[in-house]
Amino acid sequence: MVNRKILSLVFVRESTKILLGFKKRGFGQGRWNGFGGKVEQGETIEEGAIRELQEEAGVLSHDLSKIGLLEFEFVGEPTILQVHVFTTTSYIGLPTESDEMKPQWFEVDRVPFDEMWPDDSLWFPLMLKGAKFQGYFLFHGHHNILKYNLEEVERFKY
Ligand SMILES: CNc1ncnc2c1ncn2[C@@H]1O[C@H](COP(=O)(O)OP(=O)(O)OP(=O)(O)O)[C@@H](O)[C@H]1O
Repeated sequence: MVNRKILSLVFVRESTKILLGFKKRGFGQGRWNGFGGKVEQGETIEEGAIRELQEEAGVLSHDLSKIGLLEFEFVGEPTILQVHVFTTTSYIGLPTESDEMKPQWFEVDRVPFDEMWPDDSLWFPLMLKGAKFQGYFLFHGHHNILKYNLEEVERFKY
């Protein structure tokens, strides 16, 4: 039986910069990524995204835009991760290190893809040009993408 885990992923943008966090523990440890995590019972996906951004980066935004829907399957694992990607340019608070993440601003042409999930280098260009996108990635372990598809969309299927 396949089951789906719903996760959020939030990127804060400011002119030519993007805020990433270095994951200090847990899933994706040792990699730069946006802020996010599991959606909890009783909250919408967007509420989960707002909460995780606040918990992990110390930044509060009520103005998220949904820009991506990504599904990840790992060979031999029954759970598909369904990641809802959001961006925002309006927020309050200064990015602050948490137990889980160390935030840092990067110029958009200096994103450290070799220290990120390998799928990121595929869909970041779509995000950075302002497109909406949808994709599926099949991983072997946490380093190899065996196959994927990725497309720009006008709207999401959910
Ligand atoms: C496989 N390719 C991937 N590429 C890019 N990003 C990925 C990803 N797979 C997961 N992600 C993101 O990684 C975070 C994990 O979050 P994760 O630590 O599991 O969640 P949460 O903070 O709720 O967990 P704990 O409370 O510590 O258990 C979460 O933002 C999720 O969207």
